[in-house]
Amino acid sequence: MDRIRIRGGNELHGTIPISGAKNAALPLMIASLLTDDTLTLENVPHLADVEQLIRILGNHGADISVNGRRERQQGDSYARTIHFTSRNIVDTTAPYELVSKMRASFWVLGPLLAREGKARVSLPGGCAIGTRPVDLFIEGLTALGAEIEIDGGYINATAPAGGLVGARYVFPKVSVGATHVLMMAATLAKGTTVIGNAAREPEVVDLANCLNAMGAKITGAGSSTITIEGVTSLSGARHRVLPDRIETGTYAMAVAMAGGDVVLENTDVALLDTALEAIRRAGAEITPTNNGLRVYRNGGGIKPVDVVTDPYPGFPTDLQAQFMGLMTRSSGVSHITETIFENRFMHVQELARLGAKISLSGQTAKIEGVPRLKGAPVMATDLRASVSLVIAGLVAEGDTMVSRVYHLDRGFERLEEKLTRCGAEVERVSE
Ligand SMILES: CC(=O)N[C@H]1[C@@H](OP(=O)(O)OP(=O)(O)OC[C@H]2O[C@@H](n3ccc(=O)[nH]c3=O)[C@H](O)[C@@H]2O)O[C@H](CO)[C@@H](O)[C@@H]1O
Ligand SMILES: C=C(OP(=O)(O)O)C(=O)O
Repeated sequence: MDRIRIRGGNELHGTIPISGAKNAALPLMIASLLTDDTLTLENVPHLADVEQLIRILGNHGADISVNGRRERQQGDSYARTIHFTSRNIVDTTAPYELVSKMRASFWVLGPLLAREGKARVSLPGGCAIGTRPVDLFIEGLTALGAEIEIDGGYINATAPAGGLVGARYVFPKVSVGATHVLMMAATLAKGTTVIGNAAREPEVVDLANCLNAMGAKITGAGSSTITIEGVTSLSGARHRVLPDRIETGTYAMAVAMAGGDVVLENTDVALLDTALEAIRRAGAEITPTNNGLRVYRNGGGIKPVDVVTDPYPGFPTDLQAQFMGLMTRSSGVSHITETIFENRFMHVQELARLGAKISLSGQTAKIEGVPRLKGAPVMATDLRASVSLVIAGLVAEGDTMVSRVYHLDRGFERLEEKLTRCGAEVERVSE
């Protein structure tokens, strides 16, 4: 199993190209099941989760082809263009062996049900950051007329004889995945669907834009109320996956931690206002550029900053672990409260191995900044936790060896290459 070794102590200087967003690419790929035409996605990141979803879509009958190498454009160096064509859905079952590896694969439920009138999808797996139930998906699809039962670890869903029917449904709690699924399902329902208390994440907007390019009639994405007028069929389209705001925030925090001056290319400050503001308050300077941002921290130390995670536009839970990594070296005491997932603190004990002083009380972590961290063997416990250890490792004295980096490979494309090019000593050790 691969591990990543980081030798701490170097500042970061250079340019890092930001990839397409994993959390946009996955629902966009799934949306291709809604049409028998070809959906072409540009800027698809090369990640384990994308490869896994390719296998899942293939199992439903999708033909998938990847463009060969092209001339590199600035900021585009790793992006891929992938074509998805689901002429016929040959299988409406998404089996446990495929779905248990990744939460988002469960979302095929929406398109399969809308297009084929039935779906049998295994209950999902994914990062162990909380219980992550699926009640909101069931309630939302039931509101559109679906009959749903859980049997042997699978959701069996059936649409009424004439197909799903538009309805008004207000989520009792904000859910990104359930918003994606209900929005996709409603595109092919009869009549109008109004989703209340919808997730406002940029990835929801990206999916709505792509669905509209395919012929859907969606308004209001990005606000709490999304209206979808059902259409009888969707066509193909060409769509560019939006930049990864979590990757952007992660590297901005890495620079804030290590010091230095780095341009993050092919991204957009508007995607992560709240997180960038927290990084600024911690002492880094951030300025927008033509196609991204410049982040630098010279001389001054890291200041303690309190954050509370919240649905968009709040501070993202997917940057909570990284921010905690940064706060381990602050000059005072900071508090980080996690409100989205009840078990997203597994990085605390691993950061402690490096010398961090963190105590937990309910959903709040108290971080007492320390003047030095020292390298140690640590274990990645989930995707974002693993990269928080890399951030800490960048300033830890000596070697930090991160094991179980398959978590990292789910969501960070060529992390070691991107950091090494900026002067960090990060290498993958394969055994
Ligand atoms: C692939 C992807 O895009 N993953 C992101 C997505 O996950 P995901 O879509 O799974 O997260 P949700 O927004 O659904 O989860 C938010 C909260 O709602 C709860 N919930 C969700 C569904 C449900 O039926 N019942 C229920 O109670 C969850 O347990 C959690 O406490 O949004 C999360 C919150 O921004 C991010 O951390 C994940 O990176
Ligand atoms: C939690 C994440 O992913 P997933 O929802 O696929 O587990 C994440 O991207 O941080």
